[in-house]
Amino acid sequence: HLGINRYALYSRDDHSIDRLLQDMQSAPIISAVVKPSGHHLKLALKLQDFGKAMFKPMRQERHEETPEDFFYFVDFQRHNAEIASFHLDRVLDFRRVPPVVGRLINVTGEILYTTHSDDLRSVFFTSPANNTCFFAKCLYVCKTEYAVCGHPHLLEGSMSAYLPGLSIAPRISIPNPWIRSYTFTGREEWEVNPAYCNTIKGLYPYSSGNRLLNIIDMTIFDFLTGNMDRHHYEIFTKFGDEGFLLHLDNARGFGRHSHDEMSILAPLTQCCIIKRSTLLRLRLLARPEYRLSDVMRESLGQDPLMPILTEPHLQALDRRLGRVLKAMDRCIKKLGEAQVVVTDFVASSGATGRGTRVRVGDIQDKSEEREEGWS
Ligand SMILES: Nc1ncnc2c1ncn2[C@@H]1O[C@H](COP(=O)(O)OP(=O)(O)OP(=O)(O)O)[C@@H](O)[C@H]1O
Ligand SMILES: [Mn+2]
Repeated sequence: HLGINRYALYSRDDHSIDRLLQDMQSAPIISAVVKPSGHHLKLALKLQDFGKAMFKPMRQERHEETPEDFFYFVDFQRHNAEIASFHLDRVLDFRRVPPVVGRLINVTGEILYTTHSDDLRSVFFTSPANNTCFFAKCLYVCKTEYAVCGHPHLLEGSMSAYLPGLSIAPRISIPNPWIRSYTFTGREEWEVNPAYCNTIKGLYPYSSGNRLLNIIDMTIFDFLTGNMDRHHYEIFTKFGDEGFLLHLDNARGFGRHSHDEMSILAPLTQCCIIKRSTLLRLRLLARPEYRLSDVMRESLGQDPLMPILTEPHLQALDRRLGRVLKAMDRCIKKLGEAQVVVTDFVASSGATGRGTRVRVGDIQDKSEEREEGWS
């Protein structure tokens, strides 16, 4: 936590990350609670050294593709997508995803017998096949919720290192300007207005500094994984408007390897700007000796639950990277490199006099959220 700065969650040569991954996958679990937020069953686990991790259970086999008639907002959460996204984020040199590792958990011995939470204990049951299962009492949209089961006790999942508590490091959650309509028929302005980026560029906090460039980084990251569910992003308030964007919640990536969802790239194709450092990194990862799929295969090979991604998903990364670079080429051809490729900190363009699109009411101050108690 002490290594977090305004640019990233950890530094490139931080040796404690490997230790952290190792601890999260092997340290004894001393307590568990259901993390109350949201649609999906996830647990907050406390480890013997008082470290905390968020556990997302396996919901989908690695070889399964999301059915093409599924809307993104009813798609499964994938524990392997959380793991692969951490590795991809690190390979891209962003370092904006908290470290994630896979872990095989004995739900009986490590959760049922360790939890001090009656709520959690009360939702355990034995299935007809004699597997130990549990479900969550969810807050809303309960039809997407169902039980997860061990085989008969063991369950795969992802362990995501906890960020510092909200009282020490407050964060706010901000709606993505390219948010999707979470209805069957709705259309958002960015989908119908090709000049949408000009509007955004005029509005605080996208009108100055590197916030828009950070959004573009997030866009590229999400396009590579195929994640259409980036409705909000979070930032630490400590670093002000120039702080990096946290890439939390990547569980809806890697759903379909056979499809590239070009609409995810809209911020990039509409704004035609990119950080120089990002573009250089992407070009490096397109070279045969540093091919993205090869680097990812090697990186993911370190995870105890390997293979994390099937070969078709790794190949899709190369194909999508090619598509990002092609889109950049088109932008450069149209507008010239000087306008498209930006050094990482753009000079402030000054006050615009226009109001903000992000209304204060939309911004959820995370520090007001109840911190999960361990008492
Ligand atoms: N590693 C982490 N450490 C601390 N808090 C986290 C971490 N990852 C996520 N969170 C917080 O928990 C919330 C829920 O996590 P996440 O979005 O991954 O799960 P979800 O099942 O999609 O839940 P929701 O429906 O609430 O979005 C996030 O909005 C974020 O504020
Ligand atoms: Mn979420």
